[in-house]
Amino acid sequence: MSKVVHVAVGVVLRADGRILIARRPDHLHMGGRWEFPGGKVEAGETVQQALARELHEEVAIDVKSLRPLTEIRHEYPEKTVLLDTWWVTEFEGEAHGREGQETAWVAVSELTDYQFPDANLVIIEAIQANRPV
Ligand SMILES: Nc1nc2c([nH]c(=O)n2[C@@H]2O[C@H](COP(=O)(O)OP(=O)(O)OP(=O)(O)O)[C@@H](O)[C@H]2O)c(=O)[nH]1
Ligand SMILES: [Mg+2]
Repeated sequence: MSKVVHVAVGVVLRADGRILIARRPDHLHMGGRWEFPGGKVEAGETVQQALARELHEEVAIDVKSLRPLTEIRHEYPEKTVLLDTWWVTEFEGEAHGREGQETAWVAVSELTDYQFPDANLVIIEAIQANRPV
């Protein structure tokens, strides 16, 4: 099996309890499915730096406060990912898809209505179990 891809993933929580999701562009791995915004940790970056960079690039928000949620290792047929997943509890900016992606703010109870990559089922369970108050 090839090396594990380390991915910084943000579960962005708004004051009303809704969570930000974005639709992956069709041409990418898991294209068309919904995701929590984020991306690969680059050489020389911490996971927190990668998350702040990716959320700025993808959905135009600036992270102000983070805390760990869970780490999920998942083997897809084509690659293995380590989804290093963080709550984003404070941020600035109006979220929108800077790469043309559709975005939505959804209630925790609605997350299961959307189609995510297979690895995300465990993240959604962690959200339901650990939702900060
Ligand atoms: N961002 C993100 N990636 C996820 C999630 N679930 C999941 O399996 N992945 C997988 O994690 C991998 C890396 O994420 P990515 O494609 O966002 O990486 P990136 O933003 O750096 O993209 P790039 O390579 O086009 O620069 C992809 O294979 C993707 O399918 C998720 O909820 N959010
Ligand atoms: Mg990405």
